[in-house]
Amino acid sequence: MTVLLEAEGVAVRLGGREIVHHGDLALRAGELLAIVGPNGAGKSTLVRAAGGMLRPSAGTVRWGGEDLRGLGPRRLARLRAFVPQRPHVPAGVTVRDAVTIGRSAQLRPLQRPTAADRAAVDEALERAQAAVFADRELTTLSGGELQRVQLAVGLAQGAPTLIADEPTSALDLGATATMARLLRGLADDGLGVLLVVHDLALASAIADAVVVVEAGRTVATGRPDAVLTADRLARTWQVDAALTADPGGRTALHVDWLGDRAPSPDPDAAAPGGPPPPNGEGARP
Ligand SMILES: Nc1ncnc2c1ncn2[C@@H]1O[C@H](COP(=O)(O)OP(=O)(O)OP(=O)(O)O)[C@@H](O)[C@H]1O
Repeated sequence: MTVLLEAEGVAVRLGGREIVHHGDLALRAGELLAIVGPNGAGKSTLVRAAGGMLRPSAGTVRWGGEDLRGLGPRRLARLRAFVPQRPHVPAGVTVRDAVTIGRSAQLRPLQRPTAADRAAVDEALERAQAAVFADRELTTLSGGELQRVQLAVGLAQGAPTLIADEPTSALDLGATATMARLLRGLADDGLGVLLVVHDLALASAIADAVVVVEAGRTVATGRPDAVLTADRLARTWQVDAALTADPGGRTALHVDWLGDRAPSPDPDAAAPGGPPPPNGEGARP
């Protein structure tokens, strides 16, 4: 499979401190790669650096084998679409306008959209289930509606890679399932899909591989069932939990929500004589 994106040893500094210390990832055509990890671990920062929105302070990012530093904004816009976690929502812009602007990556400067471009905008609106809001202004949409529109903007761009930062965070269950099918379908159609996501059951159901980011480092990569073990959930998220999958493809995350069996992040802070953590992770000698 064609390698679309490779990031090696990426570090990113923001606000005077290093946020990402070491990020490695590779994305191939036809692959859905999920980036998972706790709040503040550096997932968004890593994918923004990989997508060329932030400049790494160390390491390399290559798109189609070419160093990111040699790619101008127009080339980059044709290589990848980015669906941000917190989009800028300008006043007075309709959904169709926004998606048409997304399409402009495929146009030469000052070129007017053709009938094919307008068809691509319509198709993106349909696929993201945003056509029903096409004539509404962005500022009038709910959070979930806006997420679907953002995906439509990304799809209209027509790039072979889609990077989406938590595209389901504001969606209800049905809309999440629709988004999951859409993202998986895009990968099955040959796109590379890089997804930042907190829902581990969803990630394990749709991703070919997951990358775990913890405290600014990519600490594990591989098939979801091989990586998202109870041991990993305890170590990285400090919970006693297990992911299960049934033969029909339904996945579930079983969490001991109220238990106190998760390992303490600070072994010295653990209650003396408290129950042991799962799998012995973090146990004191
Ligand atoms: N511009 C910035 N200046 C300073 N610190 C920043 C900046 N952007 C992000 N950070 C910090 O970097 C850390 C990583 O942020 P990032 O958004 O990459 O994490 P994340 O893993 O995507 O988190 P979440 O799951 O909560 O969205 C956080 O502690 C955040 O506060």
